[in-house]
Amino acid sequence: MDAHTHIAQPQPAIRFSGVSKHFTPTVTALDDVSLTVTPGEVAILLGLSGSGKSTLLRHVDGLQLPTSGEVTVLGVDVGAAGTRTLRRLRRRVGFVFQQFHLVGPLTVLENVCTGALGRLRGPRLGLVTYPRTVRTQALEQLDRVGMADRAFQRADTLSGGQQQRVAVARALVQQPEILLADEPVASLDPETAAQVLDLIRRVATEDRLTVLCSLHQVDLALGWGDRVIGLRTGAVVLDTPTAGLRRADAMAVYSRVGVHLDPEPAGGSLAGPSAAPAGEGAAR
Ligand SMILES: Nc1ncnc2c1ncn2[C@@H]1O[C@H](COP(=O)(O)OP(=O)(O)OP(=O)(O)O)[C@@H](O)[C@H]1O
Repeated sequence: MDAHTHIAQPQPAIRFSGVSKHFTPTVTALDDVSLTVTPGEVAILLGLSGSGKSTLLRHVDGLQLPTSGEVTVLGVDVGAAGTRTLRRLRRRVGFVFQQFHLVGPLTVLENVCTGALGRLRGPRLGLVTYPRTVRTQALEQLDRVGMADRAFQRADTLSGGQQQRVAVARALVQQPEILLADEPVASLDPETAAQVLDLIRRVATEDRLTVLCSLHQVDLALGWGDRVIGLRTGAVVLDTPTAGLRRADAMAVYSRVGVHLDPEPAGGSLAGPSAAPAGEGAAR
């Protein structure tokens, strides 16, 4: 080790160390995943359906626990955390889903207020049961996402793009430090998808959020994130900054049988099986 290895690094927002998740003896959703996401970074998970993206995201807030290995989030060892610690951690981690998960019959504003439930005591039924400060915050966040004029409309009367904006506002009312997004634009048309991603990027920058987001659209990913993490059958096969990453190299993540890439891709390193020629253990 030389002196340079002792330069203090910021504590990672998210750290996976040798994390594997086996749902059954034959279903491996995560396969020895090691990665770190630094505070303020916008990292994208790419990979085929079933490659483990959702499972990885669920490990970040302890919705699922590793079979082996360690997940540390905001300094908390998720696997070793008790119920109260996990609950506290989850308040610091917002989640946005593909299907928005709004409560359809409730107003937009009440949906956004539910983002504060983690820090309030007891259940809330009806907008007026939320403290005024929460309602004010909810309106402010709706304003930020361009939905303030819909505050009193039923959530299930909104378009998909509008619902996702409201879901982002709900996550922001939680005042998270990390924002997880599981294919947040997969149900949206391309133009709306780009708008929603731009919105997430803007609020993430403004609030200095760490973002971990799974996407299926490579082109969106390349233009949007700081970094791409590619999964194949649960293993990390690509982990590189998006700057300079070639589309073909990102697309290789989707190869079912492994792709032989240039020895030194322009935009980062291909790890694991995808770096091997097809037929040399690349197919998994
Ligand atoms: N609760 C579960 N029980 C058993 N197997 C599961 C469970 N959750 C996920 N899996 C399996 O783990 C693997 C990874 O699934 P995961 O949902 O993480 O993939 P994904 O990349 O998010 O897929 P998609 O893009 O379709 O959402 C798949 O083989 C899936 O069938």
